[in-house]
Amino acid sequence: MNNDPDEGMLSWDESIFRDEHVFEIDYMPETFNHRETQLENLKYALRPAVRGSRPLNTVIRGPPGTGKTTAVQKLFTELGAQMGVQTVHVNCQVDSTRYGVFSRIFEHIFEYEPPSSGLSFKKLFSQITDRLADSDNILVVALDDVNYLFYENEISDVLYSLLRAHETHTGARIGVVIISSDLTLEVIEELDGRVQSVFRPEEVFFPVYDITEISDILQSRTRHGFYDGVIGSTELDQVAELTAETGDLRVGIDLLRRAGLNAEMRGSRSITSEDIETAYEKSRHVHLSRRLRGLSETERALVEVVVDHDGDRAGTVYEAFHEQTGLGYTRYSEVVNKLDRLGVIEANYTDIDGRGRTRSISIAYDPDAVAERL
Ligand SMILES: Nc1ncnc2c1ncn2[C@@H]1O[C@H](COP(=O)(O)OP(=O)(O)OP(=O)(O)O)[C@@H](O)[C@H]1O
Repeated sequence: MNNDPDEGMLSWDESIFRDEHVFEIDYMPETFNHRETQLENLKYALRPAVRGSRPLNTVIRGPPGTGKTTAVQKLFTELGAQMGVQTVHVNCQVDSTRYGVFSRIFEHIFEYEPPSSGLSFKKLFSQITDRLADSDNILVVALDDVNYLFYENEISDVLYSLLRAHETHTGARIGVVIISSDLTLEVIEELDGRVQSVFRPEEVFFPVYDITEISDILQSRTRHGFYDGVIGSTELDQVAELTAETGDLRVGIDLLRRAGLNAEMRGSRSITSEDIETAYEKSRHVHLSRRLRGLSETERALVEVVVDHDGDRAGTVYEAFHEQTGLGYTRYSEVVNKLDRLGVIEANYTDIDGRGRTRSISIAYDPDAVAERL
């Protein structure tokens, strides 16, 4: 960086970023503070694996962007380095069926993908369990964003297979960590009775960070990501306050990156309050973008229809959906329910004069922001 005070502008080959990757989604922070209790509790549950026993099954709950995935990935890296333990992290937004989850496990254990067709679930499952028994390894599976398995009605089958593996295949020892950011989801209550009887998990809760914790975490990111002096303490406070409004740390990290890009676009060496304000228009929607990214084509089609029919009655929305996709009412209801549970749309009962109660369907976010991201 050029520190000549008279030369306040960046030249074309200069950057204010020391390392832009620090602000990306998949970046693993080198310091992970303010989650000591949660890490201790998780270690307690996972420790038996190191001694050759099945770990305690665990449910991790907490709002989005509170460090759940990062905590599990940190511990899995340590645990996976131990002899006799294998760890697999499954993103259930991507793999939302039992076959998908077990394909991911297979891929990790065998280090190649299972054949894309012709392998029954039973065969896939026995290959995994045989390998575990032969190698005498313990498998720990994290089902991240597990709420998607609930929305697709797959969770009971997945857990049943994982938790009873040792009964059907002697020597196969598997522990499960499930992670949910949907606080309305009653994880245990929504499982089949047959699964409830074998699944008595430990619970670990991740609360939202308070403003001091947010500031501290973001400050550490800026030290790694920006050159010295790029962001002042007033501006950093502004970012922390905006982040605290949603409680999702991802908003703050995205905000820092976008504000930095705005400063660079102006050719400036430092971030101003305006850079942050402009960036916030986009960053406050990181959560929405993430939710929309995981939708299927049909689900996306329905969101598009609801954007055009925001607040209309369910019947009217169905007609438009049917016209666009050719799909029937049963499928429509399923998609409405899933999107409602995901928090993308709101399906509420309303009274229509003299005609009883009907559902009205509306977009849970600013419709323009949704339309822009579809
Ligand atoms: N204590 C922390 N220190 C440093 N970075 C953190 C901390 N907690 C979270 N982060 C960062 O915040 C972002 C979101 O964290 P993470 O993905 O772990 O949250 P999550 O609770 O799993 O979110 P979701 O439920 O939406 O999947 C990541 O970029 C992560 O690096």
